[in-house]
Amino acid sequence: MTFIDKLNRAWAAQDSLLMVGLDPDPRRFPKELEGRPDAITEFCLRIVEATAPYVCGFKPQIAYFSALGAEDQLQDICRAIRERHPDLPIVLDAKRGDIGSTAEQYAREAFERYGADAVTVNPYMGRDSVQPYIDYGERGVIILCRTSNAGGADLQDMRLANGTPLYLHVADQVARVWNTNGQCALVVGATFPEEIAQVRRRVGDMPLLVPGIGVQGGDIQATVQAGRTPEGRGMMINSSRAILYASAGEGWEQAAAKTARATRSAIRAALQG
Ligand SMILES: O=c1ccn([C@@H]2O[C@H](COP(=O)(O)O)[C@@H](O)[C@H]2O)c(=O)[nH]1
Repeated sequence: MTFIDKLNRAWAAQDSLLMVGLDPDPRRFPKELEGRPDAITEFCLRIVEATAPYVCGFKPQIAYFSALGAEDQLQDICRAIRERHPDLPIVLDAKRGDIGSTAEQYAREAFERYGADAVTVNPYMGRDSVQPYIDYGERGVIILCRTSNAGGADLQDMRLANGTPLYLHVADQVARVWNTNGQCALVVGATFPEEIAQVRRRVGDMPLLVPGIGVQGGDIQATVQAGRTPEGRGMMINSSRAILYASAGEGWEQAAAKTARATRSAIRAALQG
């Protein structure tokens, strides 16, 4: 099944546009996991089990694993998600970008080593740097467009000679030229709802990965209004730290579940509004 089919099914079956990000920081783990060699795997999988009823997928952030030399734990986590929740897509947030021969290795890492359904990719090096991911056909390729950080404006808001901002040129290129297999999506931050609306106008019902609610302060109502498709879908709205670290005390899994459920409800309410 393609990434896009899996995502469409997850949106419908889970009635959720919420994606939970897996950004494990052992300094913030509950005391009961202290000193355990498998703490990262245990933390992430308990978060997965607690939040799975409320989400359309999971987004592990590779930096949190590789910084700690915990790639094997990431592999185990991805394998466990595929086994226990085969209908929930895994988006590996890696934001790689390199020449084609190196990009081939990054694509193998994402899709073969970790078995991700989709991966985030940096478009700065152009189409040939993205092609190795596109060549996987059924897997998703999620391209940075207007990122959630303020500094994204430094380059992404720059105007081309015809007045189009660079991020919209990226959206146009992906929608009209790069998306030959129909497997592309775009990253647009929840912290910039006007930009989400601009992108949505240009890319039809292409899925958007939307980080930036929760700790980064993006407004759920504005985000949903700007990015929803007419069917009330079209977005993977990511929240990581606000859910992972809802509590570090006893009941931390329940606190994560409660925050995930409340976030899904807020997204649903925004879809009605
Ligand atoms: O523009 C972007 C692209 C990716 N991210 C990633 O999403 C999560 C956000 O975490 P929160 O704790 O919910 O703020 C994190 O993994 C980022 O690397 C992003 O924030 N903005």
